Amino acid sequence: MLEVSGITQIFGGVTALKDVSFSIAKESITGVIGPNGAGKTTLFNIISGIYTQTSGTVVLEGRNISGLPPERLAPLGMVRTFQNIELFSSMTVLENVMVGMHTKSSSGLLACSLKMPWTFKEEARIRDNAMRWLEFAEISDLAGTVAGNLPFGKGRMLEIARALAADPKIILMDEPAAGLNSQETLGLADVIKKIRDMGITVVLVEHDMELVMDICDRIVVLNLGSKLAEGTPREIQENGDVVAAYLGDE
Ligand SMILES: Nc1ncnc2c1ncn2[C@@H]1O[C@H](COP(=O)(O)OP(=O)(O)OP(=O)(O)O)[C@@H](O)[C@H]1O
Repeated sequence: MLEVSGITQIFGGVTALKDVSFSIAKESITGVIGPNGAGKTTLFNIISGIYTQTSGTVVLEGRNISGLPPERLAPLGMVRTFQNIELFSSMTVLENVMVGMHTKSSSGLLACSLKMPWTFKEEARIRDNAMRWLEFAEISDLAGTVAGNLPFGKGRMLEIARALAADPKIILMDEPAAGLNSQETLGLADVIKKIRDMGITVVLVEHDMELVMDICDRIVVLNLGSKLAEGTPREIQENGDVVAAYLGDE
């Protein structure tokens, strides 16, 4: 599904990533973990088109996507969420998801906002679809709430619903559990597993080890810019190098 090959990233004199390679299988959940400064965010920014790597390639379903910006990746089926949630705070929860879907609507955003007659049917279809994603993310009861008034945890679920509304094949999540309480984290785990079970590939950078070990099929461990280990949660937990890298971070 996704092949990361020989990624190196140098910022000025700092080597943030050094020859990192791994592959991600379709319809799996992969966690990217590692101590602070390991290079996780840099790797995510490269895969999602925010940075262009110094060298190496990223291939999505056989297509070299290296250097493509995020807006070119979404139509190819790759979306991402951010650690700092970015919502339209004065719009309702439902409208936030609908806006994400207008990129795919045949009527276009301008015609819809002018309420042209031919757009009503399209609008109703988009609204129904958006509502389904809110139900999926378990926040449909908040559809009419202004997004800026949402509690943090619900905002995170809205960001996920909005990303899914773009109909991705693969979703990258940057620290989805950051700022969530333990109850919310359990809800998030269920939603991420449901995303995988509906055939969407999930890649997440995450510090919450309990969550990572619970939901991931595979884990890639970075340390000091290099890949330290790769395997199932059990293999990673039993890997002495990984334990040592984390202890060194304490
Ligand atoms: N834009 C940048 N310019 C210069 N150096 C950078 C830049 N972004 C990251 N770095 C450096 O690259 C290294 C990897 O940083 P990165 O943020 O990718 O790590 P991380 O694993 O995401 O860390 P954390 O868990 O703390 O978020 C660090 O040494 C960091 O200081």
